[in-house]
Formats: sequence, structure tokens, C-alpha cells
Amino acid sequence: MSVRVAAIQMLSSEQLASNLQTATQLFAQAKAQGACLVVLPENFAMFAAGVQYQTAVTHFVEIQQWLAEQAKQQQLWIIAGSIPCAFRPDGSPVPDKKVRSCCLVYNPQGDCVARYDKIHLFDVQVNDAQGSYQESATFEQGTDLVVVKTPFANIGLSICYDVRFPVLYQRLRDLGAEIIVVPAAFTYLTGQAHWQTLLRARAIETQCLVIGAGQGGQHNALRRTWGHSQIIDAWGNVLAEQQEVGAGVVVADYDLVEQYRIRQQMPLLQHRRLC
Ligand SMILES: O=C(O)CNC(=O)[C@H](CS)NC(=O)CCC(=O)C(=O)O
Repeated sequence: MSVRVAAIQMLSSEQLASNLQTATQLFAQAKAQGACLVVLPENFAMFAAGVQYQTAVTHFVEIQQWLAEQAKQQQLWIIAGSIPCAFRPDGSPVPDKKVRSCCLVYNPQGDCVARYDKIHLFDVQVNDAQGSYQESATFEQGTDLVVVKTPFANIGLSICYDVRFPVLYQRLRDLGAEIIVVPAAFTYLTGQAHWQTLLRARAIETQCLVIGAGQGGQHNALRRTWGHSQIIDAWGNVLAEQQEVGAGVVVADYDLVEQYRIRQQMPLLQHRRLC
């Protein structure tokens, strides 16, 4: 039994309508290639500095409606990378005009069945044109781990910088994850150094299929992202990889039988001695 999954790469701009239009075309391409699950990158709908709160307040409902419509129309499971959201999962507002970076999951009936809020925020100095990234200045971190049940796999959710914290992925595996998604907007510099290595490490140590869906290219004068969206199996094989720059789709087949053979032959969960 195998299921085809897709990583969608984008070079999102500050134009909501054109970003959604691009994503609409990419969904159709993924569907035409037989995918039943698509993963969008971080901030696919709007990529610009300092607009997260405004985007969340003005466009969250519209983006949600578009996602529901697309999921139904294309009969796809959609993992919606990240969107800024001005309220917490319990409905309370995020204080101080901050937002959460949330990943929503839609089933092919158009229902939003899960939400994960990014836990690790990117407050890092990078020696690139932007230099300083202070995600916590505008974002509040999430707290809860999420694994979504689908008919073909349990899917663990994470976002971008999370990928550097292996304990999160161990917990997702403990919660039953079989596929792990990493929507991202890695910087060019850190992506070149670490992106594929991190994704492969998470795949090998959790024995999950890992789908890394990134932003790729020059977004504005200061911001360049790494692209190289890819799909990696539980043995660490890179099944599919996208080019560095621009929008596109790559697909790969998720082979559950092969994954459980790997898990049975090398039972890492049983052998774990430290937590
Ligand atoms: O700012 C936006 O518009 C979209 N959000 C992002 O780009 C986020 C927060 S700044 N980026 C990362 O987490 C990069 C991680 C990374 O590059 C690494 O871990 O090396």
C-alpha cells in the first residue's frame, strides 16, 4: 500500500491574492500527479516584514475559507504551512498585538481538523543581509504537540525552526506519528548549512516520512530563503527534492509497509534508554 504526498514550494510575496493563486495552481498540479496530501510552506499566504498582526486580523477568515474550498474542490488533505493567527486555540486573543504562527490541517471534506502553533521561535543572529531575526517580538509561542489521524497515516506537525529541536520529534513519534511535516522559510545561509541534514536526521531517528516544504528565493532586498523542499523516507533516503528557487511541487510515495519493516528491524523506541 502506498500513498502519494506532495511538498509545495513557494516564493511568496506581500500580495495575498497572487500567493493564493499560485498555491491554487500548485494544488492542481499535485492532484494531477496523484497526490492525496499537500504541504504548504511557512507564511505561504503573505511574506513580508511587520505585517503579521494586520494579516491575521484582516485575512485569517478569508485564508481559511480558501483552504476549505481548495481541499474540497481538489479532494486533498492540505497542511497549511503557517498562517499568523491573532487568537489562541482556546479562542482567547493573543495579548500585545502579537500573533501565533499556526499550521492548520484540512481534510478533503473541507473541515479544519487540527491546528498546531509553532513552539520554537527564531530569535537568531544570521550573517545575512537581514542579520537579526526576532520572531518573538511579534509572535507568541505555542505549547501543545499535535499528531493528526488520517486514513493513511498519523501526521505530526511542526514548523521551521522547530526542526532543530529533536526532542519535539521524539514526542511526536511517541504520540504515534508516521509522517512528520516541516513547513519552513529557512534562511539561505542556515538552509545551505543545515536544512537537509536536519530533515534527514529527524527522519532517521523518528523512523518517519519527513516532508519539508520551504520558501525558496529572493523575497525582497533583505530576505532570501533556501528552498530545496524535499521528501525523505524513514531510512533517510531523499525521495524527491525541489530546486532552490521558485514555486513548484514534488511528490513521493509513502510506503507504510517498508516503514514498518524498518521499525521492526531496528526498534529504536524499544531501545531508547534516555528521555
Ligand atoms: O519571517 C517570516 O516572514 C516568516 N517566518 C520565518 O521566516 C521564520 C521565523 S523568522 N523563519 C524561521 O523559523 C527560519 C529558521 C531557520 O532559518 C533556521 O533554523 O536556520
